[in-house]
Amino acid sequence: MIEVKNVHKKYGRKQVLKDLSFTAKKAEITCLIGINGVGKTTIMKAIMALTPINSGEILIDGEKIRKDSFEKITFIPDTIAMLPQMRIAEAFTFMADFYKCWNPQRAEELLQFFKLDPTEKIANLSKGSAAKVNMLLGLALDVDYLLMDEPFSGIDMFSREQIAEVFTSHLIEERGVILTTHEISDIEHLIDKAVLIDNGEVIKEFSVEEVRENEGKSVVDVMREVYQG
Ligand SMILES: Nc1ncnc2c1ncn2[C@@H]1O[C@H](COP(=O)(O)OP(=O)(O)OP(=O)(O)O)[C@@H](O)[C@H]1O
Repeated sequence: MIEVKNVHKKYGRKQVLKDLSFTAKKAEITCLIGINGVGKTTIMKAIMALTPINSGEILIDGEKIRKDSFEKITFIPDTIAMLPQMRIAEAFTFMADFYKCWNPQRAEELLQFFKLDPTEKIANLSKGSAAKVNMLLGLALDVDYLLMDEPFSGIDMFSREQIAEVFTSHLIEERGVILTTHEISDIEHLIDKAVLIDNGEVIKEFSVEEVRENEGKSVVDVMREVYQG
């Protein structure tokens, strides 16, 4: 489980995260929801220790993040981090050299799943294909937790559907996923838990299934109630 406990974070004088707490379990998809600038990306960076926090604590399976935690948890940013002149196959070699937990079989399977050509250069990929390669590079790591920042950003409906399909497939397996998205209605049926954030604070954390069954409400219904009053 990932536990974010009473985290405060400032950029300069600006308070971005205020006493923010939530948990995300293994084998569940947790979605961080909020308008632009509420601090979603900052939370992911804080979990990965890519940005320091001012106070609070973040635990991964009960432990603070360490150097070797990167074999256990990975962050898939919203843009591809590979050099543009690389071909997809070369990106695979790079990942295999860098990470002990790179799983070449899963990478191959994902390549087929997304119908990508390994000889294609990163620079020449369409936005949708670049998003798929980006996701593939993270999913092919044998980690327990995947953090994904806006995996559906700026891509067409069919590519979105294909990416969403991955979440219900064995390619995710028993791993824990934390993702952010503005395309909530597209993936609402895939999410286990929603964490609504406003102004750097968690304003509601709920099980999507429980709310659907007990109150007959969708995530979008809850968002309307919470954000629009
Ligand atoms: N490196 C930085 N230095 C200063 N301020 C920053 C930095 N990174 C983010 N911020 C500010 O922190 C706040 C939260 O940013 P963050 O990117 O976490 O929001 P977000 O919820 O992910 O937004 P979006 O939905 O647009 O991606 C914003 O006001 C942003 O301008």
